[in-house]
Amino acid sequence: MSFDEKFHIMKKRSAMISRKRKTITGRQVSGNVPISIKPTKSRRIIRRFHLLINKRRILCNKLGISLVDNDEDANKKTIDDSLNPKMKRQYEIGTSRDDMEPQLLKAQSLQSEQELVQCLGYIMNQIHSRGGLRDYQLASRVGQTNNRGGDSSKILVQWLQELGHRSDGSLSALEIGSLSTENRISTCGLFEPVIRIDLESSQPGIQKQDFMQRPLPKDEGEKFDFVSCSLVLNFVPTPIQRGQMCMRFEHFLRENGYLFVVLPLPCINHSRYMSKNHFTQLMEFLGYSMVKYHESKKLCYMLLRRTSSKNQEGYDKFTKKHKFHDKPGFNNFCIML
Ligand SMILES: C[S@@+](CC[C@H](N)C(=O)[O-])C[C@H]1O[C@@H](n2cnc3c(N)ncnc32)[C@H](O)[C@@H]1O
Repeated sequence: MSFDEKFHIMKKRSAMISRKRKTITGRQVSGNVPISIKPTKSRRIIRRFHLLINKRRILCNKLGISLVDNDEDANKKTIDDSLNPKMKRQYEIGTSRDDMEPQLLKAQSLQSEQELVQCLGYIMNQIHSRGGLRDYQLASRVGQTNNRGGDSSKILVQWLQELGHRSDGSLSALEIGSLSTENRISTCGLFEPVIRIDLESSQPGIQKQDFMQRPLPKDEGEKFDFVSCSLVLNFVPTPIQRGQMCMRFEHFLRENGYLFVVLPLPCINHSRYMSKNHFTQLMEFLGYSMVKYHESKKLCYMLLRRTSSKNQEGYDKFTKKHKFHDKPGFNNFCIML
């Protein structure tokens, strides 16, 4: 299948998600019925969104426009403010075009200001008007449904109980990428308080906050006994940004505090640049030991503990991409420090 055919199928599928839903009798389905997207479809939407913002970063670097992570409103404004009237005309042409996938894919080799700005306009239109951002946010949210076995905190509670922790609310918790105040982290009784943050706040009790912008704790009292990062690292677009997130955890964790990481299994066992061993070593380098590890059919669960010592050997191993496997169908998930 050609790229164009694939792209059009993807666009059709993405339109299917956003279409207003009706019952079989034609009645409009009310807005609060949870929408279900198949995991494969949501992965495709997420990959597309990451591609758009990565290519946009390349174009903006070439144009000298500096963007921030995870704030689309701010980035839209920065881009609007950075373009002179001539560039704006080219940008508008880009926003009205539908046929710029080839230019998007070779963004790194575009040279002229006209090409760069048109392609930027095309990308911004894909993100903001063609549903890229909306579908991305939707795809991010549908992961945590019970019928997908989605509440990844179930196994965590079992593990902490095995490690001798009682349901006496003695552990403070920070949940990054929180979609629910009703999951096991919030209801098991082990954690009090539970501070929940997410890029988008979906309900009261979840603060809208980018973890990467969360002010650092001023003292031990502001740190947590437990940080949850379940299915979040794979949402972070670049290997370097994932590495930055991994490096940031320690500022929020007390010594001996726990870090709970969940990743889609293919990030660990189907990536050219990642493996269980490599992730364990990377986290050891950052001062964690792997306490518990479990793979289900689709996910990989890890409970790590912050230790007082760091294994500071082999920094190079984590600052460059190393190919561990190269089999057909493998993905490029990677974390770099
Ligand atoms: C698939 S959801 C994870 C849901 C839930 N934790 C689970 O395990 O099912 C990923 C969430 O991570 C959030 N996220 C990604 N990067 C983030 C960041 N830097 N700070 C806070 N939340 C972030 C996204 O907004 C998204 O809602």
